[in-house]
Amino acid sequence: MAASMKGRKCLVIGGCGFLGQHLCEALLEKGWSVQVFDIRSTFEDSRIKFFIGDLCKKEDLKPALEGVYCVFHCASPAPLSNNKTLFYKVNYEGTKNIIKTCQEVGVKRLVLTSSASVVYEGKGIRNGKEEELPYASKPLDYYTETKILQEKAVLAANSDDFYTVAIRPHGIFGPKDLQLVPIAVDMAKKGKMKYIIGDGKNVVDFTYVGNVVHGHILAAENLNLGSPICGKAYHITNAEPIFFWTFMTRLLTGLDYPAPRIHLPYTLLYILAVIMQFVAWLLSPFITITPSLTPMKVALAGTDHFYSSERAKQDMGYKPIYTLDQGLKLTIESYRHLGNNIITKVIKIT
Ligand SMILES: NC(=O)C1=CN([C@@H]2O[C@H](COP(=O)(O)OP(=O)(O)OC[C@H]3O[C@@H](n4cnc5c(N)ncnc54)[C@H](OP(=O)(O)O)[C@@H]3O)[C@@H](O)[C@H]2O)C=CC1
Ligand SMILES: CC(C)=CCC[C@@H](C)[C@H]1CC[C@H]2C3=C(CC[C@]12C)[C@@]1(C)CCC(=O)C[C@@H]1CC3
Repeated sequence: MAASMKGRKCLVIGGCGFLGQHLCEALLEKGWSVQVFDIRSTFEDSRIKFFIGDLCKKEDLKPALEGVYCVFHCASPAPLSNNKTLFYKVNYEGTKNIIKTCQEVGVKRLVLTSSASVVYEGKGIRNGKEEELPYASKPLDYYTETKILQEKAVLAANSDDFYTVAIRPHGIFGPKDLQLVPIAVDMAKKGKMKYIIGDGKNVVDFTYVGNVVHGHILAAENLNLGSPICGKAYHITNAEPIFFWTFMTRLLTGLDYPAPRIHLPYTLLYILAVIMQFVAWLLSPFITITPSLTPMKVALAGTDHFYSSERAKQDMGYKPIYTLDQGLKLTIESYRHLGNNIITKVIKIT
């Protein structure tokens, strides 16, 4: 049974990031008392108490956790970077540090932002259900590898005295994101978004950030002793799977960039991406090369990956509160400054 959270103190770890900022805003609207812990400071808000520090350091975390009712852990290094050491340190060791410090300080609730990619290894997933999908046995990158370790650690820590849950969003988009739209726009500017990987008919989930936030708040409200959500993972999506390339086309054309049109064979691109990754690894002692197409990106752009959020509906009454259309409209409006529009460019120059 969901409890009223008015005045309850929560800590958003990673609260200065994309999802974190949206989560803070929604928690404040719901009457929570909000604290943020992050390694960087990106905004100011007099209603929020900020703690700047590294989640891997107990001495940094401890003061922020005092008297907290629920912790939201949505910090991570950027998913598309390939820094193995950093991913292990922050996502795995750092998360174990959060669990341990919560337990020491007496915090009873931990909501982890995991990822649906923990079950994805490049092969198609259609309407994937949590109970049917094992963790990826061959994760495509270190991000996924460490998100798996992180989620396992958090769910295993669930007990009668410490309640944990993992939210698995997929393809989050929305205002303030520094990843999906900015990367797609950057690729479009370089002429790399003319191409469609595969036949263009692969269906995926893109999830508006407001729905991901809603899933997190429901999880916190339902995270109590004996609740069915304790120790479990939940897919949170828009429940409106869409062709990957239709979604990209809507974003790009919404910002006045041309739609991708030229089809390239999936397998060829995948092999090229594997070769590029290998060459980058071979040369890494001498020079840092960051290939723009990685096996993970090619797989995400060319295969099906959409998930059922039925379990979240059953156990915590989740249903999306924004449609894909609403999410796209809000997102495109917020990225006008990145648009290809001639009027925007003239305004920028003058
Ligand atoms: N974006 C997506 O499509 C999806 C994201 N997720 C998950 O959602 C969560 C939030 O993602 P998103 O908001 O996009 O990511 P962001 O990078 O925008 O936010 C993460 C925040 O955590 C901070 N951080 C990183 N390392 C540390 C550290 N050692 N100590 C304290 N803070 C740290 C980051 O700082 P800095 O930027 O300086 O590193 C950043 O402010 C992540 O766990 C991600 O794995 C899951 C599914 C999809
Ligand atoms: C190849 C191509 C056309 C790329 C442009 C868009 C990409 C930058 C995004 C499309 C799907 C996105 C995605 C993620 C990052 C950005 C994209 C690759 C994640 C890997 C972010 C972290 C996760 O947990 C899973 C996401 C899946 C979708």
